[in-house]
Amino acid sequence: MVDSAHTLAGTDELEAERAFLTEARAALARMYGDVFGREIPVIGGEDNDERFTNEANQRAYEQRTRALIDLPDVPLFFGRLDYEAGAIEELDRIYIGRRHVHDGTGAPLVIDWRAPVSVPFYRATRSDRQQVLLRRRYGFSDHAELTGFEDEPLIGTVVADQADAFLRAEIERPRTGPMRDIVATIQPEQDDLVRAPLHPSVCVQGAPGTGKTAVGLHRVAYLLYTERERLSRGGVVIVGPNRSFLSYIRKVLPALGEVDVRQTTIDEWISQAAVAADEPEAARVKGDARMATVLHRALWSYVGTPTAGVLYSKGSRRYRVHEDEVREIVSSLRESTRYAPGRNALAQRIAHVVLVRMEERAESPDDRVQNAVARSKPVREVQDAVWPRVFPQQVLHRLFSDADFLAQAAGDELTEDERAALLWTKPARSWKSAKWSAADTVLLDELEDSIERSSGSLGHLVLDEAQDLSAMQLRALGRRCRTGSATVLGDLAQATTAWAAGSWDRVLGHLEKSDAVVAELDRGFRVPAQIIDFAAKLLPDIAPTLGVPTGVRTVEAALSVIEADERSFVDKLVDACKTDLGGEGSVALIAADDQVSELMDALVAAGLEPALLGAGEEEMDATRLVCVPASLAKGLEFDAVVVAEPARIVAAEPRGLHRLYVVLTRAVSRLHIIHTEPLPAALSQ
Ligand SMILES: Nc1ncnc2c1ncn2[C@@H]1O[C@H](COP(=O)(O)OP(=O)(O)OP(=O)(O)O)[C@@H](O)[C@H]1O
Repeated sequence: MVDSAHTLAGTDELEAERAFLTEARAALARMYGDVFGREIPVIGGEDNDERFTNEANQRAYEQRTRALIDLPDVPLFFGRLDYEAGAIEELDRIYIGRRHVHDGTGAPLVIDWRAPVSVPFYRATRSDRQQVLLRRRYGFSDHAELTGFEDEPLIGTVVADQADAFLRAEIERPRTGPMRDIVATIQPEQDDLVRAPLHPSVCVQGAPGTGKTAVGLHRVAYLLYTERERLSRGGVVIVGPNRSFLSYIRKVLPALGEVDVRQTTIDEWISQAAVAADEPEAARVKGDARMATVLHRALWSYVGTPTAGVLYSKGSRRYRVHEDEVREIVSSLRESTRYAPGRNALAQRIAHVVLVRMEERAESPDDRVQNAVARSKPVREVQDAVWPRVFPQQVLHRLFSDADFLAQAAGDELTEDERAALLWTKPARSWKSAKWSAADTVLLDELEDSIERSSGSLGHLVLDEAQDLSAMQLRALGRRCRTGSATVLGDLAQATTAWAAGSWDRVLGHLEKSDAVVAELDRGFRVPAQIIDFAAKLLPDIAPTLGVPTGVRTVEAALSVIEADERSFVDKLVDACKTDLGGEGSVALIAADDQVSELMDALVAAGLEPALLGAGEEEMDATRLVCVPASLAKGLEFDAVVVAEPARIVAAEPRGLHRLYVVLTRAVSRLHIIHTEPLPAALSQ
C-alpha cells in the first residue's frame, strides 16, 4: 500500500500487473455472484436440531458472502513470490493477498496470506531462500489502484535493502482514521507469533509500537483460517482497554476478511451493571487475588451445622434421619462441590437415607420417590436452615456492610486498613438496592461461579493491554475460556492501574494459562529511535527489569522539547499543532485529563477544528486533529503528537510516570513536548 513504490522494470510490466489485478477482481466478483445466487438448503421440520442446522447454514452463507465482497480501498493482493521451477505444484509464481481468489476453472489467482505456501513471503531470506527466487511487493493508492512495485531478489547481488525501505514507507504512510493491517510487512519475529498454534496460549511482552496489537489481530485472522471449525463453536473475543481503542482497531479484522469477531472492553463484558465508583484503595483491594479467598470463605460461611434431624412421614409411617447423619452428609459435601449443587445434593442425600429406611421395611421406592422426598417440606426446612439459597449480591452486600462478617471472612488475608477501605460508609438497606462498582461486579462474577459453575467454552481470548488487568478480572476472563486458549499482550512498563498484577507469571496464573509460551518483542516500529531513547529514560524508574527497546528507524527532527512560560504556553501548543497540520497525517494534542478541555478551547479559539477523543465513537475518522486525555492514549498512535505539560500528567495519578511513558510513545514521526513546569528528573538528564 505504498504510494511511492517505484517500478524497477518497465511500464509494460506494471501494465501486466494491473491487468492481472483486473482479472483477479473480476474473478472475485464471479465468486461472489456464485455464492450470492446460491439457494441455501432448508431442512423441513421445527425441532431443535433442524432449526439449529438451518440457522448454521444461513450464518455460514452470510459469512461467506460478506467475506467475498470486494472492499473498494483494500487491495486484492500485496505481494508475489517467484519460486524455483517445480518448487510448488505447477505454479512457479504466487500472488499473495488477504483472501483466496480462483478463476472459473478453480485455479488459484491469489493465495491467502495465511496459507502455508505464503509463509516464505514473510520468512524467506537470502541465507534461507526456501526455494524463492524473488519477492515482489506492490504499492497501491488509497483506492486500491496499483501504483508500482518493488522487487527483492533472493539470489544474485544485493542492490539495496528494498525490504527495509518498503517497511519504512509502510510505517510512515500518513494515518487517516483507524488502525490499518500490516499484512504486507509482518516481520519474521511477529510472524512466529501470528502463526503459533492455537494451543498453548501465547503471552507477548513488548515495548510500545513493537506490534503487539497488530500481532494479536493478525493472529486471530490466522487462527480463524486454520481452526475455523473449532473456533466457530466457542467463538473468539478480543478484549481492549476502552471504547476509543476498540473503535481504533475495528477495521483491521474486516480488512483481513474476518467480520464475526467480538471486540469488547472488560467493563462492557462483565461489568455492564456498574453504577457506583470506588475510591482508589478500595478498587485496588477489590482487584487483589486475596479477595478470591475472602469471597470463598464468606460464601461457605452460609453453610451451618445441623441442629436437628429430619422426620419424614408418609401416611402413618415415619422415617427418621438423625442429626448426626445430616451432619455427616453436610461435612462430606462441604466445599467438595460448588455451593448450589452442594445444596441440591444435601436434599438428595437426606432423601436417599429415607429411601434406605423404606427399603429396610421391605418397601420398594424408586427414583421418583427419592425426588419427592427431597422436595418435601421437612427436608426443605433442614436444607434451608443448614444450606440456604444465596445470591452473590447478598453475600457481597453483607461483606461490605457488616464489619464483623468481613473480619471473619478476611481472616489474615486483609489488613485492618484494607478492610476499612472495603466497608461502605452508607450501606444500602438491602442487597437488592445496592449500587455496584465495576470492581464489585467482577467480585459478583466470582461468587456466581462459586455458587454455580459458569460455562467457560470460549474458543480463544485475546487480551490487549493485559498488564492493566486485576487478578480478579483475569480470573473472570480465564473462567470464560477454561478449555480455550488465550493471546495475552501487554507491556509491564505501561501498567497504569493500582491493581496491575506486576508480572506475566502472575497474570497467566490468575488466568489459569500458566502453560502459555512467553515471548518478547523489542524492535519498535512505530516510534522513531530518538523518541524511544528519550522515553526509555523513564524505564529505570518504572520497570527496571525490562530491557530497553530499540527503534528500527530514525526520523529527522523527530523530537523537540520546548520550554515555555505561562504566557507563551498556549501559543506554543497552537503553533506546534499548526506546524504538524501543515504536513500530512494525524495529529494529537495529549494532556492531563483535567487540562485537556481547556486546551481544546484554546485550539478552537485559534481557529483550529479539533475533536475530543472519547466524546463520541469515531473521532479519529472524522478529523486530523484530536485532543486526547492522557488516560485514553494507551494503544493509540498518531503521525505527530504534541504533549502538553508532562509534570501535570505525572502528578494526576499514583502511576503517573507510567502514564507519561505511554503518552510519549504514541508518535510515528514527530513528538513535541511543551512545558512550563520542570520535566521529571529522569527526562531532564
Ligand atoms: N510489521 C509491521 N509493518 C508495518 N508497520 C508496523 C509493523 N509492526 C508494527 N508496525 C507499526 O507500528 C504500529 C504499532 O503497532 P501496535 O499498535 O500493534 O504496537 P503495540 O506493541 O501494540 O504498541 P503499544 O504498546 O503502544 O500499544 C502499527 O500501527 C504500525 O504502524
